[in-house]
Amino acid sequence: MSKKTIVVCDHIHQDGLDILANDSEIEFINAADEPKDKLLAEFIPLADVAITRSSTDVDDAFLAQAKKVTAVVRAGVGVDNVDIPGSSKQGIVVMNVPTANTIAAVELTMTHMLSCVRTFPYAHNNLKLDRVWRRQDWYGTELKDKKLGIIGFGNIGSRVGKRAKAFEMDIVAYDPYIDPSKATDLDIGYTKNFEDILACDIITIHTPKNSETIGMIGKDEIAKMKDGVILINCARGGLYDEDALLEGLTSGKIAMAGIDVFNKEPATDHPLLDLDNVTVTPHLGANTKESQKNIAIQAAENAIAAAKGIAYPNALNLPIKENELPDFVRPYLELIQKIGHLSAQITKSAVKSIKVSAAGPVAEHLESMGTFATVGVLTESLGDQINYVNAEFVADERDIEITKEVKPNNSGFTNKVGVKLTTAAGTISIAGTVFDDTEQRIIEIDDYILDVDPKGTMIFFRNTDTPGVIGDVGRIMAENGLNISDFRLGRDSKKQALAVVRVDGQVKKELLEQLASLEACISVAHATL
Ligand SMILES: NC(=O)C1=CN([C@@H]2O[C@H](COP(=O)(O)OP(=O)(O)OC[C@H]3O[C@@H](n4cnc5c(N)ncnc54)[C@H](O)[C@@H]3O)[C@@H](O)[C@H]2O)C=CC1
Ligand SMILES: O=C(O)CCC(=O)C(=O)O
Repeated sequence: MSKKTIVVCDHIHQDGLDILANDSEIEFINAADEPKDKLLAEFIPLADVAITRSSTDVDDAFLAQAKKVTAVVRAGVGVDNVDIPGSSKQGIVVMNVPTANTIAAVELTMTHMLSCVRTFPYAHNNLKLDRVWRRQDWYGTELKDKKLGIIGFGNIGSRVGKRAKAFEMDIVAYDPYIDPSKATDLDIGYTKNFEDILACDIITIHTPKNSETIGMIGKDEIAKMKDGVILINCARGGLYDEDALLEGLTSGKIAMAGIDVFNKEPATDHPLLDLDNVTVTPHLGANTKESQKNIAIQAAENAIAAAKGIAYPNALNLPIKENELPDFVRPYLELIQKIGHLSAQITKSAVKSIKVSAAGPVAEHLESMGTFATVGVLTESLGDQINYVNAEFVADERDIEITKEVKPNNSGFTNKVGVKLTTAAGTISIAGTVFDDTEQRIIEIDDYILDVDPKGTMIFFRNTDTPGVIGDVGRIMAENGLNISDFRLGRDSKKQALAVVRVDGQVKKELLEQLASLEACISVAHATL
């Protein structure tokens, strides 16, 4: 097998680089020191997997060069600089490393908070750079008893809360997407009313950057805040509207701001840097040795797993979250993909629509069923180009309608899944179930009730139900030197029958022609899974 290439686009810890260098099945290129135009022009086209940090945007320019790329590993949490829909269209799995830098970001937030209340960098510079000893100039305030508002109470926000508790602060969390007990169990207040946050002495934000959170704190919100409020942002530039922040800091409405992140980075020319009531750092939230080491190791291991096609840990655009999938569902996903693939092979014609159905508890996973069935159907025409990430995008581009339906569970089976495929040549419906947790079976093809193990090479022979047909089919197989390993028969009420014949060898065109020439034959097709 040829080696897979992993390109490291930004600086990561040496331990991660060592893991990549020591894997004999991986070709590894460290392009972290290359200028971005050279990275895109020369290295990204070689990559099977790319490791990025916040300095490399996965945007149109990146994706245009990422012809071979199957996965991008963002060595950090925030993926606001990764075009996830664009990546999905190209079949690129986007993964992040969600918790390895949590503590680093939490501690930097506390650093900014403490630095703001004690104007720490200004006192420090006054003594160190100006050699001035004027204790009367540097009176700060205390965190104790101050009201802290935390926007976004996830990994980082909640841990900031815990640390702020140790400083005896009075804390309130705003995060509509969590169970309030996540805050109240820590003896931290929880509010659904954003105004409660605006009434705080210190506000810190820890949400992702997205259309809902950009500019979440703007001019109007700042106007409602206490005079002398302190704002901290160690999440993403732009969550606080930067013009409004600037205005508030200049007018004195905002006493201090602790800022690690900017709308546009690097930000060496930003007007915030001219003010003397800000503490600033150049996006250092993740910059501790511990965090960088952990992130690099996890990013390298995950990139290798993805390059080898073994696993996609923390994938953000896959239809299923591996760790959340109940065991009983996996064989159904596999089965519905096989059913999709079978349907496309039997009909062998331009696909118009894919209708996916499920009955029983498995129907809770209908969305994933739809993706797996679509992969199965499109694999017939697109082979390796189709995967779980791009399947529905590709179907949409080809005007293939995908519908999903939960059916009443009246089949007698605990679960039943099915695909109705409509093509230019007609329609086929195939349904299946799983016995004993693992045994996949096709139980219906159109109106025929069957019991077929969907594997190997199969011939689907539909005929008028007259005597001698099975004998003729057997004879033709024997004449063509094909061994029959399984033979299943279904009959319908219209005096027609369907035989599904599993054979050991390859099905040749001549054999199919001979079967088609039998008088009783209505149709013949073959498929291999
Ligand atoms: N400065 C730096 O170097 C670093 C910055 N970050 C940033 O911090 C952010 C948060 O990281 P984590 O806590 O690990 O993520 P997380 O996913 O654990 O937490 C984010 C929280 O924000 C909440 N949220 C989402 N939309 C919201 C809204 N409209 N209002 C209120 N809450 C909302 C979510 O429910 C979630 O609980 C990341 O998205 C990343 O952008 C993360 C690590 C380092
Ligand atoms: O080190 C980085 O790339 C920035 C870390 C960060 O902002 C994140 O993980 O979201």
